[in-house]
Amino acid sequence: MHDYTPGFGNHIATEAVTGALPIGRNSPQRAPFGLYAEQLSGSAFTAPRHENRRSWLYRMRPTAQHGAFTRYAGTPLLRTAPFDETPPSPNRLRWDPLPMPDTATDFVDGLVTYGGTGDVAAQSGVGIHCYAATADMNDRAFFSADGELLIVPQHGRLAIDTELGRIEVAPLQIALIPRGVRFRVALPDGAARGYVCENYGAPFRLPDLGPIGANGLANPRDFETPHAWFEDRDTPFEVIQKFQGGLWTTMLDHSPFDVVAWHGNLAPWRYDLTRFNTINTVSFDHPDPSIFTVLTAPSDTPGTANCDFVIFPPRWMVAEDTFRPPWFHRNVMSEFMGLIHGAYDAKEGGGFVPGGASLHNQMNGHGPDQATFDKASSADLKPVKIDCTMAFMFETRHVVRPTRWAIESPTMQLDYDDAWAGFTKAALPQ
Ligand SMILES: O=C(O)Cc1cc(O)ccc1O
Ligand SMILES: [Fe+2]
Repeated sequence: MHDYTPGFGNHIATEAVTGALPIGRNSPQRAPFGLYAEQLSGSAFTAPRHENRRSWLYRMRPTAQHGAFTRYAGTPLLRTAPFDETPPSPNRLRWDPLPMPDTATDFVDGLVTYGGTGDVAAQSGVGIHCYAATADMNDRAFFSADGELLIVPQHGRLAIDTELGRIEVAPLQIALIPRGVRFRVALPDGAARGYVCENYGAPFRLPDLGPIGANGLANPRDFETPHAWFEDRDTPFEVIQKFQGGLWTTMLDHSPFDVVAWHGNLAPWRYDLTRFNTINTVSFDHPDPSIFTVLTAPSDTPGTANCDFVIFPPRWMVAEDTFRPPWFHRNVMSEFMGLIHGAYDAKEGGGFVPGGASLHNQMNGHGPDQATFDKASSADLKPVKIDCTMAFMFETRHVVRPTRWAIESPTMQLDYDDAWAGFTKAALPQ
Protein backbone atom coordinates (compact mmCIF):
# COMPACT_ATOMS: atom_id res chain seq x y z
CA MET A 1 0.00 0.00 0.00
CA HIS A 2 1.23 3.45 -0.86
CA ASP A 3 0.36 6.80 0.62
CA TYR A 4 -1.67 9.36 -1.28
CA THR A 5 -2.86 12.90 -0.77
CA PRO A 6 -6.49 13.55 -1.78
CA GLY A 7 -7.52 16.38 -4.09
CA PHE A 8 -7.36 17.44 -7.73
CA GLY A 9 -4.73 19.93 -8.87
CA ASN A 10 -3.70 20.93 -5.38
CA HIS A 11 -0.34 22.33 -4.40
CA ILE A 12 1.31 19.53 -2.44
CA ALA A 13 4.55 19.39 -0.45
CA THR A 14 5.94 15.92 0.28
CA GLU A 15 9.27 14.48 1.41
CA ALA A 16 10.41 10.87 1.69
CA VAL A 17 13.27 11.88 4.00
CA THR A 18 12.65 14.37 6.77
CA GLY A 19 14.31 17.67 5.99
CA ALA A 20 14.76 17.02 2.25
CA LEU A 21 12.29 19.71 1.17
CA PRO A 22 13.66 23.26 1.33
CA ILE A 23 11.43 25.57 3.34
CA GLY A 24 10.36 28.95 2.02
CA ARG A 25 12.23 28.89 -1.28
CA ASN A 26 12.51 26.69 -4.35
CA SER A 27 16.21 26.77 -5.09
CA PRO A 28 18.34 27.58 -2.08
CA GLN A 29 22.05 28.04 -2.65
CA ARG A 30 22.53 24.52 -1.36
CA ALA A 31 19.53 22.20 -1.21
CA PRO A 32 19.36 19.84 1.79
CA PHE A 33 21.71 16.81 1.72
CA GLY A 34 23.23 17.99 -1.57
CA LEU A 35 20.02 17.26 -3.44
CA TYR A 36 19.54 18.96 -6.81
CA ALA A 37 16.58 21.30 -7.25
CA GLU A 38 14.84 20.94 -10.62
CA GLN A 39 11.68 22.58 -11.93
CA LEU A 40 9.28 20.48 -14.04
CA SER A 41 6.99 22.78 -16.03
CA GLY A 42 3.65 21.58 -17.35
CA SER A 43 2.57 24.98 -18.61
CA ALA A 44 4.36 28.03 -19.99
CA PHE A 45 5.96 30.05 -17.20
CA THR A 46 3.53 32.86 -17.90
CA ALA A 47 0.32 30.82 -18.16
CA PRO A 48 -2.50 32.36 -16.12
CA ARG A 49 -2.42 31.20 -12.52
CA HIS A 50 -5.41 28.87 -12.88
CA GLU A 51 -3.71 27.17 -15.84
CA ASN A 52 -0.21 27.19 -14.36
CA ARG A 53 1.23 23.80 -13.43
CA ARG A 54 4.71 23.10 -12.22
CA SER A 55 6.51 21.16 -9.54
CA TRP A 56 9.90 21.47 -7.91
CA LEU A 57 11.79 18.20 -7.58
CA TYR A 58 14.69 17.56 -5.17
CA ARG A 59 16.70 14.68 -6.55
CA MET A 60 19.95 12.85 -5.97
CA ARG A 61 21.25 13.66 -9.44
CA PRO A 62 19.99 16.20 -11.97
CA THR A 63 17.92 14.75 -14.81
CA ALA A 64 20.32 16.52 -17.17
CA GLN A 65 23.07 14.04 -16.27
CA HIS A 66 22.75 11.62 -19.17
CA GLY A 67 24.39 10.80 -22.49
CA ALA A 68 22.86 11.25 -25.91
CA PHE A 69 19.58 9.55 -26.75
CA THR A 70 19.68 7.22 -29.74
CA ARG A 71 16.76 5.79 -31.71
CA TYR A 72 14.85 2.99 -29.99
CA ALA A 73 13.70 0.07 -32.10
CA GLY A 74 11.09 -1.45 -29.76
CA THR A 75 7.39 -0.64 -29.53
CA PRO A 76 6.78 -1.26 -33.24
CA LEU A 77 3.08 -0.30 -33.23
CA LEU A 78 3.20 3.02 -31.36
CA ARG A 79 2.25 5.96 -33.58
CA THR A 80 1.85 9.73 -33.27
CA ALA A 81 -0.24 12.40 -34.99
CA PRO A 82 -0.56 13.48 -37.69
CA PHE A 83 -1.99 10.08 -38.57
CA ASP A 84 -1.66 9.66 -42.31
CA GLU A 85 -0.92 5.96 -42.77
CA THR A 86 -4.40 5.36 -44.18
CA PRO A 87 -7.13 7.65 -45.54
CA PRO A 88 -9.37 8.74 -42.65
CA SER A 89 -12.32 6.36 -42.72
CA PRO A 90 -15.94 7.47 -42.36
CA ASN A 91 -16.86 3.87 -41.53
CA ARG A 92 -18.05 2.76 -38.14
CA LEU A 93 -15.25 0.53 -36.88
CA ARG A 94 -15.13 -1.99 -34.06
CA TRP A 95 -12.38 -4.19 -32.72
CA ASP A 96 -12.13 -7.37 -30.66
CA PRO A 97 -9.80 -7.10 -27.66
CA LEU A 98 -6.09 -6.76 -28.22
CA PRO A 99 -4.62 -10.27 -27.80
CA MET A 100 -2.06 -10.82 -25.06
CA PRO A 101 1.46 -11.07 -26.54
CA ASP A 102 2.91 -14.57 -26.57
CA THR A 103 6.43 -13.34 -25.81
CA ALA A 104 7.44 -11.38 -22.71
CA THR A 105 6.40 -7.81 -23.45
CA ASP A 106 6.42 -4.90 -21.05
CA PHE A 107 4.04 -1.92 -20.88
CA VAL A 108 6.08 0.23 -23.27
CA ASP A 109 6.72 -2.41 -25.90
CA GLY A 110 3.10 -3.54 -25.56
CA LEU A 111 1.61 -0.21 -26.66
CA VAL A 112 -0.42 -0.37 -29.88
CA THR A 113 -1.89 2.76 -31.44
CA TYR A 114 -5.43 2.52 -32.81
CA GLY A 115 -5.52 6.07 -34.12
CA GLY A 116 -5.68 9.65 -33.09
CA THR A 117 -6.25 13.23 -34.02
CA GLY A 118 -4.50 16.53 -34.57
CA ASP A 119 -0.79 17.13 -34.76
CA VAL A 120 1.71 16.63 -31.98
CA ALA A 121 3.84 19.50 -33.32
CA ALA A 122 0.88 21.85 -32.90
CA GLN A 123 0.18 20.53 -29.39
CA SER A 124 -3.32 19.56 -30.37
CA GLY A 125 -5.08 16.24 -30.65
CA VAL A 126 -4.68 12.89 -28.99
CA GLY A 127 -3.13 9.51 -29.64
CA ILE A 128 -5.30 6.56 -28.71
CA HIS A 129 -3.46 3.41 -27.70
CA CYS A 130 -4.10 0.07 -26.07
CA TYR A 131 -1.53 -1.93 -24.16
CA ALA A 132 -1.24 -5.66 -23.64
CA ALA A 133 1.69 -6.55 -21.40
CA THR A 134 3.10 -9.63 -19.73
CA ALA A 135 6.40 -8.41 -18.23
CA ASP A 136 7.58 -5.85 -15.69
CA MET A 137 9.67 -2.93 -16.88
CA ASN A 138 12.29 -3.54 -14.17
CA ASP A 139 15.27 -1.26 -14.95
CA ARG A 140 13.51 0.64 -17.70
CA ALA A 141 11.67 3.94 -17.46
CA PHE A 142 9.53 5.67 -20.05
CA PHE A 143 8.19 9.14 -20.61
CA SER A 144 6.25 10.91 -23.29
CA ALA A 145 7.43 14.40 -24.12
CA ASP A 146 4.49 14.47 -26.54
CA GLY A 147 1.65 14.49 -24.04
CA GLU A 148 0.18 13.44 -20.75
CA LEU A 149 -0.96 9.82 -20.52
CA LEU A 150 -4.40 8.92 -19.23
CA ILE A 151 -4.23 5.19 -18.46
CA VAL A 152 -7.45 3.17 -18.27
CA PRO A 153 -6.75 -0.41 -17.09
CA GLN A 154 -9.16 -3.05 -18.35
CA HIS A 155 -7.49 -6.24 -17.13
CA GLY A 156 -4.86 -6.66 -14.42
CA ARG A 157 -3.41 -4.21 -11.96
CA LEU A 158 -0.58 -1.81 -12.77
CA ALA A 159 2.05 -0.85 -10.20
CA ILE A 160 3.31 2.44 -11.61
CA ASP A 161 6.48 3.87 -10.12
CA THR A 162 6.89 7.51 -11.09
CA GLU A 163 9.45 10.14 -10.26
CA LEU A 164 6.92 11.73 -7.93
CA GLY A 165 5.70 8.59 -6.18
CA ARG A 166 4.12 5.18 -6.58
CA ILE A 167 0.61 4.54 -7.85
CA GLU A 168 -1.27 1.27 -7.94
CA VAL A 169 -4.30 1.02 -10.20
CA ALA A 170 -6.72 -1.79 -10.91
CA PRO A 171 -9.45 -1.98 -13.54
CA LEU A 172 -12.15 0.60 -12.69
CA GLN A 173 -9.42 3.00 -11.61
CA ILE A 174 -7.52 5.36 -13.89
CA ALA A 175 -4.10 6.99 -13.65
CA LEU A 176 -2.67 10.13 -15.17
CA ILE A 177 1.04 10.61 -15.87
CA PRO A 178 1.89 14.23 -16.74
CA ARG A 179 3.88 14.98 -19.87
CA GLY A 180 7.56 14.28 -19.29
CA VAL A 181 7.24 12.43 -15.98
CA ARG A 182 9.29 9.22 -16.06
CA PHE A 183 7.64 6.04 -14.91
CA ARG A 184 7.90 2.27 -15.02
CA VAL A 185 5.13 -0.28 -14.82
CA ALA A 186 5.10 -3.63 -13.01
CA LEU A 187 2.29 -6.13 -13.36
CA PRO A 188 1.24 -7.58 -9.98
CA ASP A 189 -1.14 -9.97 -11.75
CA GLY A 190 1.43 -11.09 -14.31
CA ALA A 191 -0.44 -9.61 -17.27
CA ALA A 192 -2.41 -6.47 -18.02
CA ARG A 193 -4.43 -4.85 -20.77
CA GLY A 194 -6.00 -1.44 -21.07
CA TYR A 195 -6.38 1.81 -22.94
CA VAL A 196 -4.27 4.98 -23.04
CA CYS A 197 -5.18 8.47 -24.19
CA GLU A 198 -2.05 10.46 -24.95
CA ASN A 199 -3.16 14.07 -24.83
CA TYR A 200 -0.95 16.41 -26.84
CA GLY A 201 -3.00 19.47 -25.89
CA ALA A 202 -4.02 21.36 -22.78
CA PRO A 203 -4.10 19.00 -19.80
CA PHE A 204 -7.17 17.18 -18.57
CA ARG A 205 -9.08 18.91 -15.80
CA LEU A 206 -12.45 18.56 -14.11
CA PRO A 207 -15.34 19.95 -16.16
CA ASP A 208 -17.28 22.99 -15.01
CA LEU A 209 -20.50 21.96 -13.29
CA GLY A 210 -22.76 24.84 -14.29
CA PRO A 211 -26.25 24.49 -12.80
CA ILE A 212 -25.31 21.13 -11.22
CA GLY A 213 -23.71 23.23 -8.51
CA ALA A 214 -20.61 22.81 -6.39
CA ASN A 215 -20.74 19.01 -6.09
CA GLY A 216 -21.13 16.04 -8.36
CA LEU A 217 -19.64 14.02 -11.20
CA ALA A 218 -15.98 13.37 -10.33
CA ASN A 219 -15.43 15.06 -6.98
CA PRO A 220 -11.97 16.61 -6.50
CA ARG A 221 -11.25 14.89 -3.19
CA ASP A 222 -11.39 11.47 -4.83
CA PHE A 223 -8.28 12.10 -6.92
CA GLU A 224 -5.19 10.74 -5.19
CA THR A 225 -1.63 11.97 -5.65
CA PRO A 226 1.25 9.84 -4.35
CA HIS A 227 3.68 10.96 -1.70
CA ALA A 228 7.36 11.38 -2.53
CA TRP A 229 9.21 8.10 -2.93
CA PHE A 230 12.66 7.24 -4.25
CA GLU A 231 15.09 4.42 -4.77
CA ASP A 232 18.83 4.82 -4.30
CA ARG A 233 20.20 2.35 -6.86
CA ASP A 234 23.42 2.82 -8.78
CA THR A 235 22.74 0.21 -11.45
CA PRO A 236 22.36 0.48 -15.24
CA PHE A 237 18.94 1.91 -16.11
CA GLU A 238 17.39 2.52 -19.52
CA VAL A 239 15.28 5.63 -20.13
CA ILE A 240 13.06 5.63 -23.21
CA GLN A 241 11.34 8.76 -24.36
CA LYS A 242 8.72 9.49 -26.98
CA PHE A 243 9.60 12.79 -28.65
CA GLN A 244 7.60 14.15 -31.60
CA GLY A 245 6.56 10.63 -32.37
CA GLY A 246 10.03 9.11 -32.34
CA LEU A 247 11.25 6.75 -29.64
CA TRP A 248 14.67 7.38 -28.17
CA THR A 249 16.73 5.57 -25.57
CA THR A 250 19.65 6.30 -23.29
CA MET A 251 21.36 4.48 -20.43
CA LEU A 252 21.87 5.93 -16.97
CA ASP A 253 24.15 4.48 -14.32
CA HIS A 254 21.49 5.01 -11.68
CA SER A 255 17.76 4.82 -11.18
CA PRO A 256 15.94 7.95 -12.36
CA PHE A 257 13.53 7.42 -9.47
CA ASP A 258 15.72 9.45 -7.14
CA VAL A 259 13.39 12.33 -6.26
CA VAL A 260 13.51 12.48 -2.49
CA ALA A 261 11.08 15.38 -2.07
CA TRP A 262 8.88 17.56 -4.25
CA HIS A 263 6.31 20.30 -4.08
CA GLY A 264 3.94 21.77 -6.60
CA ASN A 265 0.75 21.13 -8.53
CA LEU A 266 2.05 19.07 -11.46
CA ALA A 267 1.90 15.45 -10.41
CA PRO A 268 0.53 12.05 -11.33
CA TRP A 269 -2.70 10.90 -9.77
CA ARG A 270 -5.18 8.06 -9.71
CA TYR A 271 -8.99 8.06 -9.52
CA ASP A 272 -11.51 5.35 -8.78
CA LEU A 273 -14.27 5.47 -11.40
CA THR A 274 -16.72 3.86 -8.97
CA ARG A 275 -16.57 7.12 -6.96
CA PHE A 276 -18.16 8.99 -9.88
CA ASN A 277 -21.35 10.71 -8.78
CA THR A 278 -23.62 9.90 -11.70
CA ILE A 279 -26.36 12.37 -12.57
CA ASN A 280 -29.13 11.57 -15.02
CA THR A 281 -32.76 12.32 -15.82
CA VAL A 282 -35.50 11.74 -13.27
CA SER A 283 -38.19 12.72 -15.76
CA PHE A 284 -37.90 11.85 -19.43
CA ASP A 285 -35.48 11.69 -22.38
CA HIS A 286 -31.94 10.43 -22.55
CA PRO A 287 -29.59 13.33 -21.76
CA ASP A 288 -26.46 14.04 -23.76
CA PRO A 289 -23.52 11.91 -22.57
CA SER A 290 -21.65 15.05 -21.50
CA ILE A 291 -23.36 14.58 -18.11
CA PHE A 292 -20.95 11.67 -17.64
CA THR A 293 -17.77 13.68 -18.27
CA VAL A 294 -15.03 12.75 -15.82
CA LEU A 295 -12.32 14.95 -17.31
CA THR A 296 -12.05 17.43 -20.12
CA ALA A 297 -9.02 18.59 -22.07
CA PRO A 298 -10.15 21.84 -23.64
CA SER A 299 -9.26 23.19 -27.06
CA ASP A 300 -9.13 26.89 -27.88
CA THR A 301 -12.90 26.85 -28.53
CA PRO A 302 -14.94 26.92 -25.32
CA GLY A 303 -17.06 23.81 -24.81
CA THR A 304 -15.48 22.00 -27.76
CA ALA A 305 -12.92 19.71 -26.21
CA ASN A 306 -9.67 18.47 -27.62
CA CYS A 307 -10.75 15.39 -25.68
CA ASP A 308 -13.39 14.54 -23.10
CA PHE A 309 -13.09 11.41 -21.01
CA VAL A 310 -16.64 10.19 -20.45
CA ILE A 311 -17.82 7.07 -18.61
CA PHE A 312 -21.00 5.02 -18.66
CA PRO A 313 -21.15 3.75 -15.07
CA PRO A 314 -23.81 1.72 -13.23
CA ARG A 315 -26.96 3.82 -12.83
CA TRP A 316 -30.69 3.71 -12.37
CA MET A 317 -32.83 4.23 -15.44
CA VAL A 318 -36.17 5.75 -14.50
CA ALA A 319 -37.13 7.90 -17.49
CA GLU A 320 -40.83 7.76 -18.37
CA ASP A 321 -42.15 7.47 -21.93
CA THR A 322 -38.58 7.42 -23.17
CA PHE A 323 -36.41 5.29 -25.39
CA ARG A 324 -33.86 4.79 -22.64
CA PRO A 325 -30.65 3.60 -24.38
CA PRO A 326 -28.46 5.98 -26.38
CA TRP A 327 -30.42 7.38 -29.31
CA PHE A 328 -29.53 7.28 -32.98
CA HIS A 329 -27.29 10.21 -33.66
CA ARG A 330 -24.71 11.90 -35.81
CA ASN A 331 -22.16 13.91 -33.90
CA VAL A 332 -19.83 16.73 -34.91
CA MET A 333 -17.44 15.28 -32.34
CA SER A 334 -15.79 11.89 -32.92
CA GLU A 335 -16.21 9.03 -30.48
CA PHE A 336 -13.71 6.30 -29.57
CA MET A 337 -15.18 3.88 -27.05
CA GLY A 338 -13.83 1.10 -24.85
CA LEU A 339 -15.38 -1.29 -22.37
CA ILE A 340 -13.78 -2.10 -19.03
CA HIS A 341 -16.31 -4.68 -17.93
CA GLY A 342 -19.92 -5.78 -18.33
CA ALA A 343 -22.18 -4.89 -21.23
CA TYR A 344 -22.89 -1.53 -22.87
CA ASP A 345 -26.53 -0.48 -23.08
CA ALA A 346 -26.47 0.45 -26.78
CA LYS A 347 -25.11 -2.89 -27.96
CA GLU A 348 -27.43 -5.68 -26.79
CA GLY A 349 -26.62 -7.53 -30.00
CA GLY A 350 -23.10 -8.33 -28.76
CA GLY A 351 -19.75 -7.65 -30.39
CA PHE A 352 -18.67 -4.81 -28.09
CA VAL A 353 -16.82 -6.74 -25.41
CA PRO A 354 -14.48 -5.85 -22.54
CA GLY A 355 -11.09 -4.92 -23.95
CA GLY A 356 -12.64 -4.19 -27.34
CA ALA A 357 -13.08 -0.78 -28.92
CA SER A 358 -15.26 1.11 -31.35
CA LEU A 359 -14.92 4.26 -33.40
CA HIS A 360 -17.78 6.44 -34.62
CA ASN A 361 -16.33 9.37 -36.49
CA GLN A 362 -17.69 12.82 -37.16
CA MET A 363 -21.16 12.94 -38.73
CA ASN A 364 -21.51 9.20 -39.17
CA GLY A 365 -24.73 7.63 -37.98
CA HIS A 366 -24.66 5.24 -35.05
CA GLY A 367 -26.57 4.38 -31.91
CA PRO A 368 -28.54 1.40 -30.65
CA ASP A 369 -28.13 -1.82 -32.56
CA GLN A 370 -31.18 -3.75 -33.69
CA ALA A 371 -31.38 -5.92 -30.55
CA THR A 372 -31.17 -2.86 -28.30
CA PHE A 373 -33.79 -1.00 -30.30
CA ASP A 374 -36.24 -3.90 -30.28
CA LYS A 375 -35.84 -4.54 -26.56
CA ALA A 376 -35.98 -0.91 -25.42
CA SER A 377 -38.91 0.03 -27.68
CA SER A 378 -41.18 -2.44 -25.97
CA ALA A 379 -39.68 -2.55 -22.46
CA ASP A 380 -41.83 -2.09 -19.39
CA LEU A 381 -40.54 1.28 -18.14
CA LYS A 382 -40.24 0.47 -14.48
CA PRO A 383 -37.06 1.62 -12.69
CA VAL A 384 -34.18 -0.55 -13.85
CA LYS A 385 -30.63 -0.57 -12.61
CA ILE A 386 -27.95 -0.85 -15.26
CA ASP A 387 -25.36 -2.60 -13.14
CA CYS A 388 -21.94 -4.24 -13.31
CA THR A 389 -20.79 -2.22 -16.29
CA MET A 390 -18.23 0.43 -17.17
CA ALA A 391 -17.82 1.67 -20.70
CA PHE A 392 -15.98 4.87 -21.57
CA MET A 393 -15.47 7.26 -24.44
CA PHE A 394 -12.65 9.48 -25.61
CA GLU A 395 -14.69 12.13 -27.44
CA THR A 396 -12.73 14.59 -29.54
CA ARG A 397 -13.47 17.59 -31.73
CA HIS A 398 -11.20 16.19 -34.45
CA VAL A 399 -11.76 13.11 -36.60
CA VAL A 400 -9.96 10.04 -35.25
CA ARG A 401 -7.73 8.71 -38.00
CA PRO A 402 -7.02 4.99 -37.60
CA THR A 403 -3.53 3.58 -37.95
CA ARG A 404 -2.71 1.01 -40.59
CA TRP A 405 -2.55 -1.61 -37.85
CA ALA A 406 -6.08 -0.73 -36.73
CA ILE A 407 -7.49 -1.10 -40.24
CA GLU A 408 -5.58 -4.25 -41.14
CA SER A 409 -5.73 -6.02 -37.77
CA PRO A 410 -7.61 -9.31 -37.69
CA THR A 411 -9.27 -7.94 -34.56
CA MET A 412 -11.22 -5.43 -36.68
CA GLN A 413 -14.77 -6.69 -37.15
CA LEU A 414 -15.64 -6.72 -40.83
CA ASP A 415 -19.38 -7.07 -40.16
CA TYR A 416 -19.93 -4.11 -37.83
CA ASP A 417 -22.31 -2.33 -40.20
CA ASP A 418 -24.68 -5.27 -39.75
CA ALA A 419 -25.48 -3.94 -36.26
CA TRP A 420 -27.82 -1.53 -38.05
CA ALA A 421 -28.73 -3.52 -41.15
CA GLY A 422 -32.17 -4.85 -40.33
CA PHE A 423 -34.43 -2.00 -39.26
CA THR A 424 -37.90 -2.14 -40.78
CA LYS A 425 -39.21 0.90 -42.56
CA ALA A 426 -41.64 3.14 -40.67
CA ALA A 427 -45.27 2.61 -41.72
CA LEU A 428 -46.95 5.92 -42.48
CA PRO A 429 -50.75 6.19 -42.39
CA GLN A 430 -52.20 5.46 -45.85
O1 LIG B 1 -22.49 6.48 -29.23
C1 LIG B 1 -22.40 6.08 -28.09
O2 LIG B 1 -22.69 4.94 -27.74
C2 LIG B 1 -21.98 7.07 -26.99
C3 LIG B 1 -23.15 7.86 -26.60
C4 LIG B 1 -23.90 7.53 -25.50
C5 LIG B 1 -25.02 8.23 -25.15
O3 LIG B 1 -25.70 7.89 -24.07
C6 LIG B 1 -25.42 9.29 -25.92
C7 LIG B 1 -24.68 9.68 -27.04
C8 LIG B 1 -23.53 8.96 -27.37
O4 LIG B 1 -22.77 9.31 -28.40
FE1 LIG C 1 -22.27 8.29 -30.03
